[in-house]
This record gives sequence, C-alpha cells and structure tokens, in this order.
Amino acid sequence: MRHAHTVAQVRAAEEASPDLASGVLMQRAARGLAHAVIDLLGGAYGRRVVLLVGSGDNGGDALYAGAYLARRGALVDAWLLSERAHPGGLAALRAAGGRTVASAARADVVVDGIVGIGGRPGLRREAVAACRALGVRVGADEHARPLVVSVDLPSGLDADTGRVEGSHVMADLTVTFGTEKVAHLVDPAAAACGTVHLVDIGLDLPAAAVEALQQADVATLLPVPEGADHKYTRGVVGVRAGSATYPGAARLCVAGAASGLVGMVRFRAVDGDEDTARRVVAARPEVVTNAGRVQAWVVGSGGGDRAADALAEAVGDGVPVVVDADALAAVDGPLAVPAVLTPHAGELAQLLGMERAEVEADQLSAVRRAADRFGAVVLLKGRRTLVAEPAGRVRVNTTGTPWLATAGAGDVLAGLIGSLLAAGLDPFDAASVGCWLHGAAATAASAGGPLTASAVADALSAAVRRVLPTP
Ligand SMILES: NC(=O)C1=CN([C@@H]2O[C@H](COP(=O)(O)OP(=O)(O)OC[C@H]3O[C@@H](n4cnc5c(N)ncnc54)[C@H](OP(=O)(O)O)[C@@H]3O)[C@@H](O)[C@H]2O)[C@@H](O)CC1
Ligand SMILES: Nc1ncnc2c1ncn2[C@@H]1O[C@H](COP(=O)(O)OP(=O)(O)O)[C@@H](O)[C@H]1O
Ligand SMILES: [K+]
Repeated sequence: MRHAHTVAQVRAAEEASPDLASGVLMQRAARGLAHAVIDLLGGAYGRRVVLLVGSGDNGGDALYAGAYLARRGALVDAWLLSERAHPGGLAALRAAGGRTVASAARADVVVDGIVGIGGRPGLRREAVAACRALGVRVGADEHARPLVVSVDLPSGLDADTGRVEGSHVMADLTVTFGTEKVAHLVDPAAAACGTVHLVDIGLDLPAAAVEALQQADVATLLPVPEGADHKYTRGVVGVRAGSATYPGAARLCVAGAASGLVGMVRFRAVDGDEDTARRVVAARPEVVTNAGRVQAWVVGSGGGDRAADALAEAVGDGVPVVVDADALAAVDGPLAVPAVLTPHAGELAQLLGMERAEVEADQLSAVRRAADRFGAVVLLKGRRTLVAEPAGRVRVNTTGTPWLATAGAGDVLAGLIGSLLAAGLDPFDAASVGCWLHGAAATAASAGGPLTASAVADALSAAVRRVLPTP
C-alpha cells in the first residue's frame, strides 16, 4: 500500500522522533535525495547541478544533498532565493567545494529546494524568475529544459489537498521523506510530481489520509474460489445496461462483469428490450437472461430516462448496487442499499450542483463531499481515480494509461465492480480493486498504443491472473 499523510500528521511525527533535534532526520533525507539524483543522472562526477534554495529546511535538504554530490565530483552551484538559508547546509556545501551564485543558466539537473511542506501555494516572483532562467517548467510552460528533482514536493504545490493554486514547479522526479503527501497521489497536483521516490527517515505515522492499493494488496483482496464452491456461492451479478437505442453499452458492461470473478452473470436491458438481450447472449453464451436472485446489481448506461425505473427495481432487491452513467441522474440522496456511485467529473458536478471545472480542480474534496451526502462509496473517474467512503477513507488509483480515456471504458469498469460486489467484497474494496484491475488491464492491452473498451474487457482475466500467486 502507498500511504499519504497530511502536513499536520508529518509535523507531529517529526516532533515525536528522537532523531529530530540531532538533525539526523535531515541527514537521512539529504542522503536519500543525493542518491536519487545520482541514480537519475547515472553518476555524479562532472555533472552540473544547480540547487534552487529557499529559506527553510527544504532548502537545507538541498544544500546537504549538494554537499554530498560535490564530494563525489559534481559541480554544484546553490542559487539562494532568500536572504536566509539553512546555516548548517550552507556551511556543508561550501566545505565540500560547492559555490553560492546569484544566477545560473545551465544545468544537467536542477534540485528544487525552494519550499516544501512549510510553504503556501504558489511561487514568489524571484522563484519563478530563477526557474525560467534555468528552463525549469513552471505550470504549463514548455521549453527545452534540464532534469528537475523536487525536494519533498514540487515548490508551489499545496501538500494537503491535491489542488493547484498559482505557479509551481513541474518535476521529473520528486524525492519525499517519511511518507508521501496527498499532493503526490491526488490530481491535479500529482501530475506535477513526475516519478515519486520515498526515502524512509524512520517516522512513526498514524493512519494515512489517502492510500493507494499496490499489486500485493489487490492479491489479498481478490475473491478466489475454494474447493467446495459452486457458481451460486461464488456470487451472481445482475447487469441492467443498454437498450434498443444503445445496445453497445449492454455488451461492454456485461464484458466487464464476465471476467470470471463471479459464478454467473444475469442480464436484462434497462428498457427490457429482448433483442438487446439476444445480442448479449450471442456475444457471451455464458450470460443468462431469465429472472432470478443476484448478490449485486449494476445499473448503468444506455437507458436514458428508463434508468431511474431500473435503479428502483434493483434497489428493491435489497442487494448492493453499482450506479453508473444514466442511472446517476436518478440519485438524489442516500439509497436504501449499499452502493458504489461511479461518476466522471461531469456527472459528479451534476450530482453536487457544481461546475465540472470546480470538481476537476478539487477532486478530493468533491469526492469526499459526495460520499458523505449520498451515504455511499463514490468513485470519481479520471487519470487518478479516487474512491471515497462516507466514513472518510479515500483510495487513489495509480494504474492505467491515458489511452483508457475512450468511450465505453466506464461501462466495463461498472460491470467489473459489480462482479466484485457480488463475489462478496465490500463496496470500498470492490470499487478500489475494480479500478486497479481495470487500469492494469488497460496498460497491458495498450502496450503504449491505442485501446478500445472491448480490448480492456478482453484483458481483464489476464490482469487477474497476473495478480494471483503462481499455483
Ligand atoms: N523537520 C524535519 O525533521 C525534517 C524536515 N525536512 C524538510 O523540511 C521541509 C520543511 O521545512 P520548513 O518547515 O522549514 O518549511 P519549508 O518548506 O522549507 O518553507 C519554509 C519557508 O519558505 C518560505 N515560503 C513560504 N511559502 C513560500 C512560497 N510560496 N514561495 C517561496 N517561499 C515560500 C517561508 O519563509 P519566508 O521566506 O517567508 O521567511 C517559509 O518559512 C520539508 O518539506 C522537508 O524538505 C526533511 O529534512 C525531513 C526532516
Ligand atoms: N487521462 C486519463 N488517464 C488514465 N485513465 C483515464 C484518463 N481519463 C479517463 N480515464 C479513465 O477512462 C475511463 C473512462 O470512463 P468514462 O468517462 O465513464 O467513459 P465512458 O462513459 O465512455 O465509458 C475511466 O476508467 C477513467 O478513470
Ligand atoms: K521543493
């Protein structure tokens, strides 16, 4: 599991550490930072390193790391952006042969130690000017540029929210200490961090504010059939998707549900259209269309106004339900059954009565608010899909590829989550395991190139197989 903590949690853990006063925490951080820079450059000797140094301990980390790099033969210049700089770090850099400069124009790597978790969002004018002089990307600028390594977090980001306000550094690599911060995982801030490398400095931390499943976590959560299981004990998922007007949505949602994680898939079109059902069975002969019990419903896209009736019928069965696409318009308060709502930003904006841009700018707070208001697990789809539950836990998904932004991919995801619910996972686990597998299948099927929703569905079983221990 990857964990992200808030600044307050990190500060409290640092205060409680016996290694704070002696400066040992900072030495661990600086050494980890220097090693990450050496790994990125493939060595230190003869490399031109420019440190951008602010007034606080973030600049101190950069200076101590600079001293370490200088001792290994790098040419290290520290551009001090404030009248104050960490005195111990500065002395160490000078003793190692590093210089302080008031300008610089060229570097193999720029180490961004302007500001870390002690900063307010946005960059000051002199910091922006220094970045521009070195070709460091600030926000959306695009120039020829050196590699940029940010210390703890790209300067100018808000550590705790995932929001971006004002200008900030765009990093290739962010080296962080003790734990990840919310900004490393949650978009749009996460998109500015590049690769995130965590250096363990020995902090004792409480439960995380945000977490991200890793393959080993998914392996422990996956429903796996046991010796005496039969198709009904493994779970039956019911799919209500598609209609005479939109038969494709039915096929895709069923394809997501039929990846083999449940014993059976039952199907009925949102409008009850028999021809849609015949086409689904023609494509997937294992799907059944007669009425019968299910352990979870997926009520999804392609049904227009009829989706409201389908959702009411599904809720009437008293089993958990995945509410996707057209069915989301029928949700105006908590449902009578455990539910996973799966909006994209536009649909979540409608659910909350906000603008889409507001949701995209503050995804974490929007998804938390929706989970609270609807008393349900809410999954906000995007590059970094968020899953929030009413009690406050949040997971962020880090698998996937931008090629996954393709029509029908959401239908596949809804079906997959429904199958995990029917197999017995709770809504929070079903939603977060579902989007992990969906992203992993997409990455494998894309192999760096174009993707269709059908190809994602076809890759699901293999994605599950790769997670399971080898027999
Ligand atoms: N403590 C520990 O054990 C460890 C700490 N560690 C490290 O310490 C870092 C936190 O250090 P910190 O608390 O000194 O704050 P920090 O982020 O350097 O900024 C402080 C100063 O910046 C300024 N400033 C504010 N906003 C700004 C802006 N927008 N743009 C520009 N400048 C701005 C403002 O000063 P001002 O200029 O206003 O006087 C403010 O006081 C943490 O991220 C990690 O790297 C690691 O070594 C692990 C062990
Ligand atoms: N930039 C991106 N990078 C990775 N995944 C993305 C990106 N944009 C969207 N996605 C994913 O693509 C899928 C799109 O789903 P959705 O918007 O519901 O499409 P549709 O309604 O056409 O099925 C979601 O799983 C979402 O998380
Ligand atoms: K920084």
